[in-house]
Amino acid sequence: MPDQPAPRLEVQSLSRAFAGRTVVDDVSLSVAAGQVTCLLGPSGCGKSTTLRMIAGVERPDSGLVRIDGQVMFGPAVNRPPEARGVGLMFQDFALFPHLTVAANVAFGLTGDRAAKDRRVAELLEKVNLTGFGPKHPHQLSGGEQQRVALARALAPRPRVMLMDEPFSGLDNRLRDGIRDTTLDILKEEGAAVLLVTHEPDEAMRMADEIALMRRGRIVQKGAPYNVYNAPVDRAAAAFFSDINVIRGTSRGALTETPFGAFLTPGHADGADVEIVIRPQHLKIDFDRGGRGPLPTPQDGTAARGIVQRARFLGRESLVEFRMDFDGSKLTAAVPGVFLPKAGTALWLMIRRDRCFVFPAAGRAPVA
Ligand SMILES: Nc1ncnc2c1ncn2[C@@H]1O[C@H](COP(=O)(O)OP(=O)(O)OP(=O)(O)O)[C@@H](O)[C@H]1O
Repeated sequence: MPDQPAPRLEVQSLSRAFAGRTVVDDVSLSVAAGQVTCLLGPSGCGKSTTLRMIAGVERPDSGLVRIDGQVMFGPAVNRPPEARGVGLMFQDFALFPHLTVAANVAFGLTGDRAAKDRRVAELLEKVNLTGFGPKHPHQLSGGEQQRVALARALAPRPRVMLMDEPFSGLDNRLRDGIRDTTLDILKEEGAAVLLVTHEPDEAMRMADEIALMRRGRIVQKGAPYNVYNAPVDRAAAAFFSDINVIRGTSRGALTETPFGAFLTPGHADGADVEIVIRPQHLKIDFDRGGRGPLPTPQDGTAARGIVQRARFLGRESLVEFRMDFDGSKLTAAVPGVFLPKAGTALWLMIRRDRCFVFPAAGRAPVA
């Protein structure tokens, strides 16, 4: 095994309470140089407070912050923000309005004039704003201002970049392009990046690692693929997409449902379980004179549903069903155009390799 590089940013057991209410609870994470970690969670879960403590603008009640092995916050240590070597970029990235673009980018730079000019020119080229140096912020579009803010934050070559919802002020149409450009630049510059967002799509697009946060705690950490495909609980699954839930009772490590039996090892006899499936993993088949497809080991038994509504969303179609077996609603997402009429009978199957089983009692709160 090759040696893992030492993490550039290390956070251990960081906690903070406001007026007796814990808002960040024992948060630990580490980010290597050149890696992007997204702190993802619903509004109010403590993401910004975590970031602010790492930046040094909010004092933790306890915990440890290290950058390149140096303690920034810990017992008897609390280095000021400017001594931490971190770059900051917030939603409200406010450029200095009276300074030119070049002066904004040069703001945090020290050293001789020629070196500063070189670094400013290099960054403006990276953010695709060569020639914009003499302009003032009000002459720039929102997207251009955002790129200047990125150049300004990166100019002093911070070891760690802390970004709090940096794209949320931007027009939807611009956002994806700017996210991709930003990611390319962050990777080139090689800082360890911790990016706060409440948008799963943004985290999936940007992150090497996602740290999913809920009520002050990190509930799951992993590569986007793993967090999406192996959620720790129902709420973690539901944070990334709509979900369908089928309920049942585990007996002898099996749970019988109208979709056939599911393996539910590890659940006690008589324990209620929830089988969770994302809409894109429901399989749809046609009605064959009142019968559905034959059962298979991969997909179990088909159950009949009646189409309530079908909508085309661009990349996929969303079809809502009312199930014959108990009148419950299930939603399937089908790639491309699939718009059966309301009232059509179709058969649904559940891919056994794509569903998640959770204890029913483990239903976690949303935030
Ligand atoms: N200075 C403060 N004084 C009192 N309460 C605070 C303070 N700062 C944050 N909080 C509270 O701590 C909780 C976590 O806030 P925080 O901003 O860290 O959440 P967040 O996950 O970043 O949410 P959002 O995405 O909405 O900014 C919130 O309930 C907030 O009201």
